[in-house]
Amino acid sequence: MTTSPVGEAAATSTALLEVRGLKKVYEGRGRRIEAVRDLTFDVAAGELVCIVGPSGAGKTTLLRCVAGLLDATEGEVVLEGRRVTEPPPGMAVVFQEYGRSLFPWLTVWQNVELPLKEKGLPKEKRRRLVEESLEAVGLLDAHRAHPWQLSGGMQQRVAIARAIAYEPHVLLMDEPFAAVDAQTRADLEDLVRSLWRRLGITVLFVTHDIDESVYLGQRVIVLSGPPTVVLEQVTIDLPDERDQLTTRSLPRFAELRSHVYELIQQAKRGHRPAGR
Ligand SMILES: Nc1ncnc2c1ncn2[C@@H]1O[C@H](COP(=O)(O)OP(=O)(O)OP(=O)(O)O)[C@@H](O)[C@H]1O
Repeated sequence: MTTSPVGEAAATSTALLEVRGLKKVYEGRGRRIEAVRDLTFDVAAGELVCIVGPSGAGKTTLLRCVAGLLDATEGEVVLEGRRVTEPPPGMAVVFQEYGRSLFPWLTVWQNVELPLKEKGLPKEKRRRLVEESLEAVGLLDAHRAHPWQLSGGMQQRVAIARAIAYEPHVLLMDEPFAAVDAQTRADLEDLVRSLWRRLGITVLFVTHDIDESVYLGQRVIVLSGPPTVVLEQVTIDLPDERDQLTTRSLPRFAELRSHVYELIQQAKRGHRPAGR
């Protein structure tokens, strides 16, 4: 393990996802909120990047722009060389509100299968993908249940299964575990890391939990307070093989956690990069 000082990440060379000068201003009823001022960063193919920032820093706004669900006021998002102007086919999103994202009248199986039908996949391929993804999240046995018959953690697993069954190149996650208990959260964190390692997908994960960002990420992008810019990008040089007990008790984990914590404190105090 490296003992280098905590430092800024170098720019990635083979970007799958590029966010360039992204600005978002909400306007309406005489109010003007500059949620995001100027965000620029890259995510390489196969990378797992976490975004943290103080409350109201525009994390959800950023993710919705990246997902093509919201138009930027200025700047652009480029995925695999194409400018994102609507939800791109190679992207899947998991939101915090799993209760609202699953259809209560459909079974677990049907919920996972629905986007695959919309994608126009043949029946046999749909069956294989649904089965594999439910197996991966440990819910194959519950495939006949309806979402309301499941615990919050299980519902979130269904949402994750639905996202990976879609075979996305990029998986966006917006505080996906904020509403589950600590033990379930730890299990779901490990699930995301194991799926990421096994499937080779690119993951952009928004959280306000500093420990979670350091435990999960290869890199943590820390946002300033509003109007938002990137405060710092921190390389998480922890071993790839991570587990809740060992990794979280490493001295390096504590160093990185303290560093990100300090950055968030600075962000809350209004600190910004020079000249921004
Ligand atoms: N649809 C909207 N219309 C007007 N203002 C909005 C809208 N959505 C978000 N905002 C404002 O934009 C700013 C950033 O909000 P956003 O939800 O993106 O931040 P966040 O970092 O995800 O917050 P949190 O960590 O509290 O979830 C806030 O001031 C919020 O009130």
